[in-house]
Amino acid sequence: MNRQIRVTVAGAAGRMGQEVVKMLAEDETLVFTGPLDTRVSDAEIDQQLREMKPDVLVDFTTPHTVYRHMEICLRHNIRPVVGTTGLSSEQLQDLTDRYREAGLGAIIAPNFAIGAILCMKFAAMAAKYMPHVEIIELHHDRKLDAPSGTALKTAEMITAVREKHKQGHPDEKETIPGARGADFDGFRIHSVRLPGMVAHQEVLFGATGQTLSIRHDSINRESFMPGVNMAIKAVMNLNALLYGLEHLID
Ligand SMILES: NC(=O)C1=CN([C@@H]2O[C@H](COP(=O)(O)OP(=O)(O)OC[C@H]3O[C@@H](n4cnc5c(N)ncnc54)[C@H](OP(=O)(O)O)[C@@H]3O)[C@@H](O)[C@H]2O)C=CC1
Ligand SMILES: O=C(O)C1=N[C@H](C(=O)O)C[C@H](O)C1
Repeated sequence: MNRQIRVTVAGAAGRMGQEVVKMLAEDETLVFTGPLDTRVSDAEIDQQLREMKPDVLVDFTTPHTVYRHMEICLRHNIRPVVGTTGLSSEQLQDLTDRYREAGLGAIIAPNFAIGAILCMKFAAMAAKYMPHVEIIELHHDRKLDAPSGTALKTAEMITAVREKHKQGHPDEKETIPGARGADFDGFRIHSVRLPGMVAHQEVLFGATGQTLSIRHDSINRESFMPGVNMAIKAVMNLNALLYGLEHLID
């Protein structure tokens, strides 16, 4: 048997972190070395990592902490698997460059659920033929970032193939600011936050006399675990940062 992969988790007590710890316990090829707490001095972080000797850090924390966690990984030669959303495009570019220079594997995936990846891919397929599109993402009301990382990634994939144009009436006027949602390259993203929701997204297309809706629903957080498991194993064979799980399933 190959050597087991040693995994530490930042955010282990959170909604996603708890699921990750359960998933690690169920896979005998993975070892949970313990949680990583970064709300301490650099010396104490270094001490935790020296003791745990992880190969991989799984990060489900907050948009405010994840960039620093990826820097810690670079310093310690640990491969990050990041689900935390809310990194800016500048931060993402900077990390991509630094991981490439270091020759270190890393995965940042805005969504680990296979259905969400398919939703993004189907939306990009449709946008080529139906360029009038709006994204509605719906999440629980504890979510910090808006729009969701999934909606942003979907919008990027749509933009890569969609004939660029500004949608809606040219003289459109919002009587309440924000009524039309956020503008992304000429089309709109709408964010709903409600208790009772987990993670949902609908991509709506319109054309003369017809509409198309592509919808994905994560009804619990177990839905993300096969993707996290796959990413932990895949990151061991990478030597640069990969953004989006779709690159692993083609
Ligand atoms: N890519 C994907 O498939 C998915 C991504 N997500 C993303 O994952 C992230 C986490 O989501 P969720 O689990 O719901 O959030 P939670 O708020 O439930 O969990 C976040 C956890 O991070 C902890 N934390 C915050 N700062 C630190 C730190 N410096 N060191 C260690 N732990 C820290 C928090 O601790 P405390 O409570 O003590 O503050 C908390 O336990 C979000 O960005 C969300 O968007 C969520 C679902 C799927
Ligand atoms: O905060 C969440 O819950 C989720 N965040 C990710 C995102 O921002 O897209 C993934 C999933 O939608 C759940």
